[in-house]
Amino acid sequence: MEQLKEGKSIINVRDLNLFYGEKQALFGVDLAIHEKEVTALIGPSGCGKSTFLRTLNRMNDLIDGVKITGDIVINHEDIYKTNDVIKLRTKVGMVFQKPNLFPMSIYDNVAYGPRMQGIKNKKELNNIVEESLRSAAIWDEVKDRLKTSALGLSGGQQQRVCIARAIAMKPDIILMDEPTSALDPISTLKIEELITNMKEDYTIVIVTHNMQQAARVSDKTAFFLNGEIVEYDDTDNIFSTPQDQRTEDYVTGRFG
Ligand SMILES: Nc1ncnc2c1ncn2[C@@H]1O[C@H](COP(=O)(O)OP(=O)(O)OP(=O)(O)O)[C@@H](O)[C@H]1O
Repeated sequence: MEQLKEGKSIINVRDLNLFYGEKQALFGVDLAIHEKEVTALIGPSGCGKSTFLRTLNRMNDLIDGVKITGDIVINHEDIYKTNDVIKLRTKVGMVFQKPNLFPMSIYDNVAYGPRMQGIKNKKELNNIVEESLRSAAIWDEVKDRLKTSALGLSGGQQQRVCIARAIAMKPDIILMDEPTSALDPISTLKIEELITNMKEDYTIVIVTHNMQQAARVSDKTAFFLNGEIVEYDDTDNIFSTPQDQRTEDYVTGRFG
């Protein structure tokens, strides 16, 4: 099956189960996520998309009572066997549903991670901040106000600064959990364009409720239902010729 092929994959998930206490939220998930592609996770509310996304950089570790079995191998390393979770989260960055910038300047938000990594040289930091903001397609809008509060930006601009903040850590993979659901249509389109451009350099995994968005931005789509992956394939196939009736019902809006 496609979801078991490991060819040029950067993330390999095998038989992943996740429990919140007694309640099982993921059931035997197998998935090979390909490098420098956009993979969309779709499915009805509560089916486990966000839970799955958070397993990829061990964000669920922060929740009490979570138990995980199975393997997730990223770049040939089993991420649940490493003790260096900080390094993992550097390599696997995350952008959340609502922009979550710190109450500090735009510059300091983007420089925060590199500074934590020990980079102190002003010129080097300036370069990282500029490059990251350029990569996130927000440089021109903020270059004259880098020292002003990031919280003064619009929601869409803040989300692109969040993406710049993730990029500043030089990750391989960027996880996005419904990154446009709090944004207006124009800001949403800007982020979608940005995602399409970013896949030259990054592997992106995105949770979205918006079917058109999945169709527009992703190369592969995984359809989740009740904590399982029902179908995983090229996005075109998922939307035009799904193999499973449940996928067809979902993508044509018959349920969910
Ligand atoms: N911290 C938690 N503690 C206990 N149960 C949780 C927790 N987070 C999620 N769950 C449960 O796990 C299941 C999967 O939730 P999850 O948020 O992953 O789904 P989702 O597909 O991302 O949903 P949505 O699209 O609404 O965000 C749900 O039944 C949810 O109630």
